[in-house]
Formats: sequence, structure tokens, C-alpha cells
Amino acid sequence: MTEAGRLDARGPAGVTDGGATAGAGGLDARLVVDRGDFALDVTLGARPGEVLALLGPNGAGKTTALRALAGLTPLTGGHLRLDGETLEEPAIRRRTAPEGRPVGVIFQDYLLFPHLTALENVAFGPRCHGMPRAAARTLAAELLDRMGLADHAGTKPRRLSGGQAQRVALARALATGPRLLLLDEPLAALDARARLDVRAELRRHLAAFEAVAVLVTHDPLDATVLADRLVVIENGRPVQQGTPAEVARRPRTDYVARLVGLNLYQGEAAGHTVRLAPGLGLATTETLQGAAFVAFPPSAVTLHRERPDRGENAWPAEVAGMESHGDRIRVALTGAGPAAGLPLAADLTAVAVAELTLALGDAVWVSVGLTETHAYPA
Ligand SMILES: Nc1ncnc2c1ncn2[C@@H]1O[C@H](COP(=O)(O)OP(=O)(O)OP(=O)(O)O)[C@@H](O)[C@H]1O
Repeated sequence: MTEAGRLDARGPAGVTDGGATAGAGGLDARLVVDRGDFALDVTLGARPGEVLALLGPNGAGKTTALRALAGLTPLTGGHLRLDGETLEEPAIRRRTAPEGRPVGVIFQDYLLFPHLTALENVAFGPRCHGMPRAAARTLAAELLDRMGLADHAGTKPRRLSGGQAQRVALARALATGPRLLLLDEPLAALDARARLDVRAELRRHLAAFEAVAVLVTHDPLDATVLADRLVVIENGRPVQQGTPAEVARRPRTDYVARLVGLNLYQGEAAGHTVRLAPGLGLATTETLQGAAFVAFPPSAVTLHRERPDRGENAWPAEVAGMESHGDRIRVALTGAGPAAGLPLAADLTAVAVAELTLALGDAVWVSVGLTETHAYPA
């Protein structure tokens, strides 16, 4: 990325602070929101230039966290500091109003002003911050140009495609020089085809953004493509964080395992075996002691009609469901015997399913390839 290609997030006039806040730069937050029936307590930290994705199931608290960062939902505890400046801290009664925060927000449906042109939409924020009209329009034109929308400056939102509207929303959010950019499900409003292009484009823009960006998504692919680091939230609490690769390789909850498409079990490791239940051990290539996770892809599972000769990593199970999964068939199984109740996903070719004459409720044996299991400390 060349310097010239970088989006200048340092202020409408492009004025920098000369690195005066270096060291304290970025996001430092503990977001506590207690609503009685729902409690959020999430600690977030990010350096300038980092993109964080908040990922989690419905109702986990992602939007509440984003709204708290924007100042739209007051904190009941914790703190929010940006580049060393405290924007909110209930314990010392400090709270900067949403409009006073150096924060840009892109809402799910973009919320562009329908009666204003793309240029006027982008110029709106700087005008509200007191920038003279001509300067605000020049800045807006420059931002639209960088977004490849110079030809659409005079277009009203209803005549823009989903991807174009999103770029206008991004330009509008950047126009006030935010130190924190918030994106709520940035690709949710787009159809599958547009999503592909817009995802790649948004990735370029976010990679060029110099301050902190936080996005909320349900979609692991969006999170993986767009973010440097994922924070998975469940029931108002962070349950796992790391780079997309770390999270995908070492899931720590069932939700994350499903998201990244792995089977995940927890047990007690002793050397090369992780004991999952009495009489049920899973051999792994890693050597571990104590509480451990073991994960493997559905493609590592083989189904048999009879107990396999090599009894290692094999257990009886029942076919609980089958569905197409790309060019494979995903078979859902429920363990029996020592594996009673253990859920398992297996990916088989259509030929394998036909040869086994598999049907719902069938009793089978499953075996898992030793070299495809991955064990790590819990
Ligand atoms: N304005 C509100 N007042 C009271 N409760 C709310 C409000 N908004 C959300 N909630 C509740 O707070 C919890 C967290 O919701 P939130 O919208 O933050 O989750 P989410 O992770 O963004 O979910 P989704 O992916 O479904 O958007 C839920 O139990 C929800 O019902």
C-alpha cells in the first residue's frame, strides 16, 4: 500500500498530531452494559490500523457493544478510551456525547439521507463540524473520487447500487476524520453476487484506514476477509479472540467450531490420547497433559457398516441427518455406546453414501483419521 493510496483518517484537513499520541494510540475499552435481563462485559483493545471483527450468535451482544462504542448506549461500568482520551467512564462520571466522539458509523442499511446527493451526504458531517461549504464539498468530492464514485457525486441514494451506497456510507463516515470506524453488518444488505465484489473492495479500504475499525458480523467469511483479529462474543462475554487463522485452527466453543466447520470435543489428555468419556479415547499426534480440546474436520471421518478392524479412534453412532454440502454429503451423527450423545459431522462423497446405503436412523461405526485430529490445551 502506497502512502498516497491511504485514506487519510487524521482529520478533515489532513492535519496530523505529529505522533503525539503514539504509545497511547488506539482503542482501550471495557464495555459494561447491564440491562438487568442482559449483561455485556467485553474488553476490547486495538492498535491504530487494526480491524477487529465482533462475531457471535444472535443476541450475543455485538450490536450493544457497537452502540456502546458509538455512545448510543451508555456504559454502566468500565471505560472507553481512544488514543489516550477517555470518552466514557461511569465511575468518574465522564461521558462524551455521541456527536462529540471522533467516531464514524456505518449502519447496516447505510442510512444515507435520501434527499441529498452522494456528495451532499458525504459533505454533511464536515459541515456539521463547522467546515466551510466549499471546503466540505471539495473534501467530499475527493473522498468519492478515492472510492471510485466521482461519476456518482450528483446521484441520489435511491439510484445507487448496494455496493455504491455502501461506498458513499464509507466516504461519509470517513469525512469527519474518525479515530474509530464502526461497521454494523456491512455486507448484510447486499445480495450474494454484490457481496463478493463489495467484500473485496471493503477489505482494500479497511486495510488502508489508519485508525481502528470495529465491525459486527454473523458471517465468518466476512470476518475472516475483513478483520485482522476476531473477538467472538457469546452471552455478552468474549469467549475467544485471535487472528482468523488462530480462531479457525483452535476453536474453543461449539459455536466457533460450527462456524469454522470443525468437530470439537473437550476431554482429558494423557500423552497421545484425549479421553472424551469413560471408555472413549481419541488418539492424536500431539502430546498433551490435562484439560484439552481436540478438533478435526468432517472430512476426516469415515463411516463403516461393521466395526473397523483397527479399533483406534472408532465408535458406534447413529445417522441423525444428511444434507448436501458442496460436492459432498454432510452426515450428522449421534454417538452411541461409550460415545453416547456425542454429536459428529462427517463429509462423504455421494458414492460413499450410496455404497453404504445410508438412511436416517441407521447404526454405523465411525472412525477418525489420526493425523487429522488436532489437540490443544483447553
Ligand atoms: N434496546 C434494547 N433494550 C433492551 N434489550 C435489548 C435492546 N437491544 C437489544 N436488547 C437485548 O440485548 C441482548 C443483546 O442484543 P444485541 O442486539 O446486542 O445482540 P447481537 O449480538 O447484536 O444480536 P444479533 O446478531 O441478533 O443482532 C439481546 O438479549 C437483546 O434482546
